[in-house]
Amino acid sequence: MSSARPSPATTPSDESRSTPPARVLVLNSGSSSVKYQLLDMSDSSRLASGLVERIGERTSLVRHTPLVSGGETRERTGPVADHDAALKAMAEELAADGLGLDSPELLAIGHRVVHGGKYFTEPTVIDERVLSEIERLIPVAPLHNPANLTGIRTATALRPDLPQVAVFDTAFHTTMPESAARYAIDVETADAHRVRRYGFHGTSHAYVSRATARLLGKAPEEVNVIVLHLGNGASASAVRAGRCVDTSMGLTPLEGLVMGTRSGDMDPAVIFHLLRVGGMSADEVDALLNKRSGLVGLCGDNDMREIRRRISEGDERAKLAFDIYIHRLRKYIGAYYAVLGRVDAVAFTAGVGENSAEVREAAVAGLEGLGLAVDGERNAVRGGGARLVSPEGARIAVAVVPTDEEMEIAQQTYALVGKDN
Ligand SMILES: Nc1ncnc2c1ncn2[C@@H]1O[C@H](COP(=O)(O)OP(=O)(O)O)[C@@H](O)[C@H]1O
Ligand SMILES: CC(=O)OP(=O)(O)O
Ligand SMILES: [Mg+2]
Repeated sequence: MSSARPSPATTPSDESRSTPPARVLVLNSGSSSVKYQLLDMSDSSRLASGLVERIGERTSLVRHTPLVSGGETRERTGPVADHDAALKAMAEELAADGLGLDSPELLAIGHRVVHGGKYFTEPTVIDERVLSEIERLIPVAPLHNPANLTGIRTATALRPDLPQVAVFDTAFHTTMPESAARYAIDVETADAHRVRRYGFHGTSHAYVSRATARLLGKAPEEVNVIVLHLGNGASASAVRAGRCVDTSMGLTPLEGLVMGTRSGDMDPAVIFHLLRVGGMSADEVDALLNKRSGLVGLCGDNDMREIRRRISEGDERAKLAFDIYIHRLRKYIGAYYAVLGRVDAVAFTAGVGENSAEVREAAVAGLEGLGLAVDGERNAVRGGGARLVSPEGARIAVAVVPTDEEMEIAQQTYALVGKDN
């Protein structure tokens, strides 16, 4: 976990206020979407949340939910040209609820930044130096860092007086030992190009591993947890006593599990083969492995709901895609079992992990000998908070633990720039 550092220089200092500002706006800017939440950190309550999807298309969607005074979700579709326009749409929605960005209650804006390299181990107040470092890392996070940068620049233009804080996906994984973080390639070459395994989704792995310990009634230091973050991007981590000791993503978010559109692990020689024999360019192979592989490459769909629907209709390609996805997932569960030695819990999280009972069941099927099983009835329960799905008295807890990257980012931002710190 990244620890907080006070930053008096960037703390707003309106001495006439009786209560210090405590609202944090959290932005998770993706390549074609922006997700946001406004939180009040004086009591960790959520004031509003929303998203702008399909930015740059004619059918962009703005969905906003006020979470105070019983407001209802508002949705509209229509062109949102770019991230600048997306953040302006967000600002208008917030203003309509009396939560405008001009509010003196707003303390800071927290940004999810996917790649922080080895350098950023903690949440960091963004300045020119931080911006240029995030920019320098674009080649190793081409789908993510450019969008994160755009979000930061646009938010800074909207409120130049506020501290903008970066919370890095890579930070939680900086505790990995060298044996897990290094690739077995020539050390000088690797170091010259900073080629190593960084890991991603760290904010989620940190939050979920702690929430899993809480579910078990233990402190994070007392438990070893395998976290399976299965969203569109997917990654596994082995967390020993609250610290990450291995994770499935590497130099970039391409390594590891089968994902919505990314291949995950494969023989690196596939790339040389496609370059030399397939006549593809490096950029074409990059796009193939990041955007046209994984579930979408295998069966044409990356939405697990659609894949399950097709399987129920007897679709063989969808079934094979599901089987490949599950096979890889089971390999990682087994691997991290061995890495940890003792496992107290396996936690499923993110869109697929939280919602797909079929994926959870298939992931541990036949592993009773390892102490892993799901209870059919418990596993079928939909919704709700963190919960156990393993049978009563199971040796290893199998749990569904909803992730909350936004709350984690808000907490880390508040810890860094909050008045009381
Ligand atoms: N009810 C559901 N059953 C199975 N999968 C679901 C369900 N709801 C959402 N998902 C899956 O969750 C994925 C998105 O997960 P999410 O964590 O929101 O991803 P990301 O944050 O990477 O965009 C979708 O691709 C979809 O396959
Ligand atoms: C790092 C990563 O894969 O993020 P996402 O799941 O948001 O694409
Ligand atoms: Mg996600």
